[in-house]
Amino acid sequence: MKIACIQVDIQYGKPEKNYEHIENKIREAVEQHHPDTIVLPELWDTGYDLTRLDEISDHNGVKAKQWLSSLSKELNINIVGGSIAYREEDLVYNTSLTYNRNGEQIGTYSKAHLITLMEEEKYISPGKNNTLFTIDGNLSTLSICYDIRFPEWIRAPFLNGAKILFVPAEWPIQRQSHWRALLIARAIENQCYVIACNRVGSDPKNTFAGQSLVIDPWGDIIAEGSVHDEEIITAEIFPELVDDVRVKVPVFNDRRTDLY
Ligand SMILES: NC(=O)CCC(=O)C(=O)O
Repeated sequence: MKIACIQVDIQYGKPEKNYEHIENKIREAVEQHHPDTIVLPELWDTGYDLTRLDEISDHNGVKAKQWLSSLSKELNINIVGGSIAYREEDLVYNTSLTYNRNGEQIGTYSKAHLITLMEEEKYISPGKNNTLFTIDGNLSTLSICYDIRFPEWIRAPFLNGAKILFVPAEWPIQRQSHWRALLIARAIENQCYVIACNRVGSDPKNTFAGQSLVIDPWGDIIAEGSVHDEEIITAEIFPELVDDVRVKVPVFNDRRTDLY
C-alpha cells in the first residue's frame, strides 16, 4: 500500500481556504505519486481557532463528509481524513473521518485525550471509544496527536489485531523531540506501522513541527517530512512485515495477562 501524508500549513479559522488548499494538494499527490491512501493532519479545516468554533465548526460533519466521499470516489483512493471540528448539537469534537475508494465512510474517531496545555478541553468534548477499520484489507486504528502520550489507550486496538496506527497531528515545535520518540515507541511496542501526519507553519500561539513520519514495525523511520515546509511524504508499506516482526520478537505472546 502506497501512503501519502499531506503535510501542509493551515489557515487559522478559515475552513474555505483550507478546503481549497488541501484539495489542490491531494490532487497533486495523486497525479505525482499515485498513492493508495492519503493522510491529512489534525483540525485541518479550522486549525486551533478554538474560541470561534461556534461559528466555524462543521455541523454533523456534513461538509467534510460530502467532500471526503466525493474526492475519494473520484480519485479512487482511501482518505484518512485527519480531523475536523465536528459539531454535534451543542458539543464540538475533534473528529477523524476515514473514507475508502468507493466513497464510503469506514472509520470515525473523536480525540479522547484533550490537551489542557493548549486549552482544548475548554472548547472541545472528548471522545470515548477507540476505533478499528480496514483499509485495503489491513486492520488499522487511529489516534489524534496528544493521544500518543497514552500508550494504554493505544494498546487496546492492537490487542484486537490492528497492524497500522494513523496519527493526524498539530504538534508544536517546542516538543518536537517527544513527537519522534513517542511515535517510534508506539511502533516498537505495538509492532505496527505508524503513519503520522503533522502540520507546518504557525498560528497565534504556536509554531508547528512538521516532520510527518512513516515508521515500520521494527521502529525504523522509512519516510520523514521536513520541519518547516509543506510537503507530500510518501512511503510504500508492507503489512505482512508486521507478522514477521511479531514472530521474531513475540511480545504479544509473552504478555503477563495474569498480572495486568
Ligand atoms: N494538538 C495536540 O494534541 C498537541 C499535542 C502536544 O503538543 C503534546 O502532546 O505535547
